[in-house]
Amino acid sequence: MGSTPPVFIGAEEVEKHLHRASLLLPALEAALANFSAGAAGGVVQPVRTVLPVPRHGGYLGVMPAYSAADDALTTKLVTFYEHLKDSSVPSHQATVLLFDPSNGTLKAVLDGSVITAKRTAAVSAIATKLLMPAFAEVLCILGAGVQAYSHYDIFTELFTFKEVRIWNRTKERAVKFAGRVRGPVRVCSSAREAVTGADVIVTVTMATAPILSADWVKPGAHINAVGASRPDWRELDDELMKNSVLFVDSRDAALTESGDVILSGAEIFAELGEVLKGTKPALPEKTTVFKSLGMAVEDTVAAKFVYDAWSAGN
Ligand SMILES: NC(=O)C1=CN([C@@H]2O[C@H](COP(=O)(O)OP(=O)(O)OC[C@H]3O[C@@H](n4cnc5c(N)ncnc54)[C@H](O)[C@@H]3O)[C@@H](O)[C@H]2O)C=CC1
Ligand SMILES: O=C(O)C1=NCCCC1
Repeated sequence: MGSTPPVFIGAEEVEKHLHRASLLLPALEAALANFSAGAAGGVVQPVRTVLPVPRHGGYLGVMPAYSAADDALTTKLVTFYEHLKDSSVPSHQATVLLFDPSNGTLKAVLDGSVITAKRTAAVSAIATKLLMPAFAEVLCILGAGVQAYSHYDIFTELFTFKEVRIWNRTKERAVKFAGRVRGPVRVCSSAREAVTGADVIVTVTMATAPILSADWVKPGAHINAVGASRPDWRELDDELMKNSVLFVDSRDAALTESGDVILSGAEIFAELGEVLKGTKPALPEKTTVFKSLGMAVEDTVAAKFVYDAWSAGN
């Protein structure tokens, strides 16, 4: 009598069960609040291990987490590469392993790329709901890769912007983006043009030096800073980091991994989970930055969501 082998849930199946990132909002809000509650919240999650692959300009991230509220145990393995020669290979690839927490049996191996795209955008949407100015009309996305699409989808589902703008380092990719998404998007020739007057800004690039300058940002705007996840990588300049109210997903991670936080010396005001719990205010009237690095527990609740939906249909 052998044990049941783990199931494999590929990208198409994950997409089918997680067709809208907004399906994750309740589980992610709870996970962020539980994470920021410390031991009482029941989230066990170390800062991820990131192993450099120097010869190839790549990184392997190992992201384990247990959530007592969900009784779910996972680890994500994610690779990300800076300068891939073959453009058909995505810069980020991920797999999530889901275990039975009662005995350690591996239950499922899930594609992690769709989960990563959707849970990251959903967390940015949670931050935006709390931190954006009252009458936000213009959304600006800097970067036109995988995360740009997932952010566009959930932001246009949840909020009503009068205008969406995109800028990318290579304009063709921005033009392609504007042609592929459902609503109208203005393609901008410079980051400055895209950002000027925007109420909500999303930075989703592989930049290693600042692409967003404080001078261009409208006072009171909200910025979701999603890229620059290495301690020496930047997306935002020092002035913007230091003159905004800074929110993070995890203080420990931000002080270990975020070049924007570490190198600017900006002070962290709160974790997003503290705002969700009501122990820190949101301050939407100020210029706010949510520095997102991505947390393993976000993958845990997303993988559980997909696995439960998959199990119900099988
Ligand atoms: N905070 C989080 O939870 C997560 C953050 N990320 C980060 O989000 C960012 C975007 O990820 P994806 O969309 O998957 O990547 P992608 O490779 O699909 O897209 C990256 C975009 O950045 C642009 N780009 C590349 N180098 C650049 C540079 N030096 N300056 C300006 N633009 C540049 C590319 O043209 C492309 O449009 C990455 O930094 C990634 O590490 C990704 C997953 C989760
Ligand atoms: O949370 C994640 O997943 C990632 N965050 C930063 C870059 C690699 C993937």
